[in-house]
Amino acid sequence: MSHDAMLAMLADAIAQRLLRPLDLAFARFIGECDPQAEPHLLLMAALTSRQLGDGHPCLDLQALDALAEEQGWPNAWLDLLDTSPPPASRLLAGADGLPTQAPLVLDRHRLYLRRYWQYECGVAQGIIERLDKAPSHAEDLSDELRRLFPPSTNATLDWPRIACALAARSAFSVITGGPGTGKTTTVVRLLGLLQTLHLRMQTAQPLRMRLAAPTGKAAARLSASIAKQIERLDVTENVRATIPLEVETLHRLLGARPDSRRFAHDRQHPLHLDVLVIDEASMIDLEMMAAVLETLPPHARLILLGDKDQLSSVEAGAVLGDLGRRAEQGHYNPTTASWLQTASGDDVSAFIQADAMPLDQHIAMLRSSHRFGATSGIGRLAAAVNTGHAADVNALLNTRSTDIAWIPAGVSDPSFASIMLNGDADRFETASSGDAPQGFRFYLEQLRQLRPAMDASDAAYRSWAQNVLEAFNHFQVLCAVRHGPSGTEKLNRDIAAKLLAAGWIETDRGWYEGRPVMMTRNDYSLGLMNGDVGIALRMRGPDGELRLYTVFPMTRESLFARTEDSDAPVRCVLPSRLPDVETVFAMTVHKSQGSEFEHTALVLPEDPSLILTRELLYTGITRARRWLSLFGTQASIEQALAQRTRRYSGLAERLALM
Ligand SMILES: Nc1ncnc2c1ncn2[C@@H]1O[C@H](COP(=O)(O)OP(=O)(O)OP(=O)(O)O)[C@@H](O)[C@H]1O
Repeated sequence: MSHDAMLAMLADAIAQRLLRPLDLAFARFIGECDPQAEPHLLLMAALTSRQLGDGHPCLDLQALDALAEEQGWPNAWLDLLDTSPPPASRLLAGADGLPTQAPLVLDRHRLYLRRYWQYECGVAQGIIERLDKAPSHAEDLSDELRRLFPPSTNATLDWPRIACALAARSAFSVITGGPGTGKTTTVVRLLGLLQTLHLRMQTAQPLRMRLAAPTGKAAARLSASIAKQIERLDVTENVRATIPLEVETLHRLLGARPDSRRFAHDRQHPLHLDVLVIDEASMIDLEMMAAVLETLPPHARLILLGDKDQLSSVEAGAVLGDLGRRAEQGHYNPTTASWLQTASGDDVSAFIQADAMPLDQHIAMLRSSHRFGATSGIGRLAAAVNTGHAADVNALLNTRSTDIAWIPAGVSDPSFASIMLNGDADRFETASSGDAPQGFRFYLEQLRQLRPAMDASDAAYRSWAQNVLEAFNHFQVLCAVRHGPSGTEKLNRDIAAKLLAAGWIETDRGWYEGRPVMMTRNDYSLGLMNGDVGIALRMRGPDGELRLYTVFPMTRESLFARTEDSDAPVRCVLPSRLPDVETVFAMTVHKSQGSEFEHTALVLPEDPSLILTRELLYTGITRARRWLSLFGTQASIEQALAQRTRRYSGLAERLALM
């Protein structure tokens, strides 16, 4: 087969949506650089590029059959790939990365674009270097650990204390756990412990500690949660004052620059810090993690917090998932177990495994949720989904409960309208607390009822806007998909039409008061990040006139943009300055990562979809703090339970081998 014939075949595949134009362009580039290259190297190049679109940093040559099935490849591709190993070419480097100019790298059975191979090697190297740093002595930590985590009468292991001890032991650690399992509480105590011990040494300079999260929303949530925890922390005022309250986005931390992939900080310009905590680490993709590790000074500690069972990052890689694969069983070695016994008094001998690896010694999983008590339907449903037990999931959904309503007919059921508008408390067993789930009427009512008088002060308008934004957070519709009858695009149109018909909004086209919008890209000049949510409200302009602005919560990012009064609780942007937003009565589960809502309506597609996986269902369910309305047929739920999100990556193997 000639290059031209191969490229023509790949061009056909674009029409069938099997490849992206970008993938073909890369194959063509390979062909142009090496006219002697075997044609099937062009196919491999296109497929390696295509994998990135599905979140896989590499083309796993041992998983071709599974990929072919998932991605619907024609048999001819498999025949070409199966029969021949990757052909030698000066464009294909080996596992040593040589020749350095080659754009493709074959490392064991994985084919990478060089850039992603470098990211993966960089992440593995950065982590391994930190594992080797001299561990703290157990005796040094013991008193502080016992003070910060007083012994409980409960016979079960104190996982937060174990996690804190392991994180204090070395320069790299992962604390994973579901919602409300105490990750923030643990890390605040950890920061208190590290600083207390540090300040006891003669070097009186306090540790420089910084906190970050992948999105503005996640950063704001962690900020609020840290503030509460610090108040209760049992440390000296000196120490308390050094624990940061501000959480910044990773982009801001690294010094993102508009229109550039490069950050202001890199290996030559490292971050000035001693301890870095990153929350919602499941959302960090491989490229971002490589950038973080590259910019960390060699002595600095890195602590990752997150839920390993959530959906992976939108971009390629599944770093937290790869790191946390073995967390459930602990996989500690006898040295760690004995170290923990001395440091924290915890006996993890039941979690010793013969195949323990160095990385396992740095990972702890928190196991009991303080948010969802033992009787919480949402907590139990999330756990059952995680294990994939369809019978348990069915039993929970079929039992009337205080916090879950299941609507098996999906969004075509008339109840969608009443749940979306009012929350429909009758669908839930009445809880003793007496308060009830809300729908969109709640924030629209606040918008109307609390609206300040025409001549009210700017401060009154801003405080009203803040209330409306907070009220909007009570309820959110989440969809698995964007397109189709149960996708965000249609539901956003339907919901707006219903709110218009019910008289809650003045139009459902263009900009109208009450329109909730989400940023679809980062805008550094405005200090608004992809995923930030604002609401259009009539606010007072600088000339004193009332006009429609989009109001966003004030975040640390907005302060950097320095466009407004930094003490204001909200910031106002003219809609004309926001070309990249979409209406967000309904958002995808992917976009909802890092956010939580009191009441979540989770909508599953009726038709089989590859997107519908166990991780997606789990992530959607756990966005609900108190009430979950689940719209989905039994078949769609079972499909989600049966399908796993799989990311082909060499990171776990690389960490095990290094
Ligand atoms: N050991 C504990 N005993 C009782 N309550 C606790 C304990 N640890 C944490 N909590 C409470 O449980 C709630 C959740 O804790 P925390 O915010 O630390 O969890 P998280 O895992 O960070 O949650 P999120 O899923 O929101 O990230 C908080 O209100 C916290 O005060």
